[in-house]
Amino acid sequence: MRKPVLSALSDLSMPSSNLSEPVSDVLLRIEELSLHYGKNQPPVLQIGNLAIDRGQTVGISGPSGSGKSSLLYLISGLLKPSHGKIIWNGTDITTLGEGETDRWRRKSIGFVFQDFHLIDEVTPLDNVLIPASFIGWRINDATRKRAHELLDQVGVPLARKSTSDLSRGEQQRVAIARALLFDPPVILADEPTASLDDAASKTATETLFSLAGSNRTIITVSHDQDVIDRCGRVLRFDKGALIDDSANIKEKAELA
Ligand SMILES: Nc1ncnc2c1ncn2[C@@H]1O[C@H](COP(=O)(O)OP(=O)(O)OP(=O)(O)O)[C@@H](O)[C@H]1O
Repeated sequence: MRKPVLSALSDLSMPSSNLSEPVSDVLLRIEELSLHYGKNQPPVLQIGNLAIDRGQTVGISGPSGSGKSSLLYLISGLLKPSHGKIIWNGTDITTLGEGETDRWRRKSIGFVFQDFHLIDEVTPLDNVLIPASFIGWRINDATRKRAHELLDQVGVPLARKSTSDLSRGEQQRVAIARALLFDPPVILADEPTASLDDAASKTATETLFSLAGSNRTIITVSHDQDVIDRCGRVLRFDKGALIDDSANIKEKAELA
């Protein structure tokens, strides 16, 4: 799918302290959602009702073209649905204007892309700091310190001068650090290991879940079974429909 990358990068999160108080355990509620890419085209995605709780780790799986990335871009507000509601923490983001959506996204979401979307010519540190520079704030010492710490945590030495000299695995770990710069409560990841070899995939997966995982909600699209296995809940899609929800399977097992 065509991805509104620049917009996502320019809106990569702000401090979670700006969020309103939680109203319930449900963080995200989707109601009667559908997406058509063309006026007379059939929907590429149709979901009746779906709720995701605060702190859940959710894997989205399914064959190519089943609508997984479209769902991620809808719930991040980067795409508008043809119909339906996407309610985050009590706010239906489909009713927000562009500027309001951007502000909401900034304080709420960190995004990890399959193909990193880093700037090759600048240092890894500058890439981690991109969200701060996009917002136009003077990058203060605390933010710079946080970026240093994150680079250390993801195992990319500060001394590295050019991002293009990093391995693909290191680049993805820089992208994970960037998504975490402002400590967003939610991480959305679109195939975070798809372009990595096995060893780099394992390290990136470990980094994503260990660094982002403790108090955050993670929703990740992935074909990678290791990533899916790290998720507490798995949603499986086919032809634009949600065909399996492991939360329901667990519920049914408990009732039996
Ligand atoms: N910009 C677009 N214009 C028209 N159709 C699109 C666009 N983006 C995606 N589609 C179509 O929507 C459907 C769902 O695409 P989407 O990328 O969400 O699927 P996916 O499950 O993420 O696939 P993959 O695993 O290959 O990334 C596909 O049939 C795709 O061709």
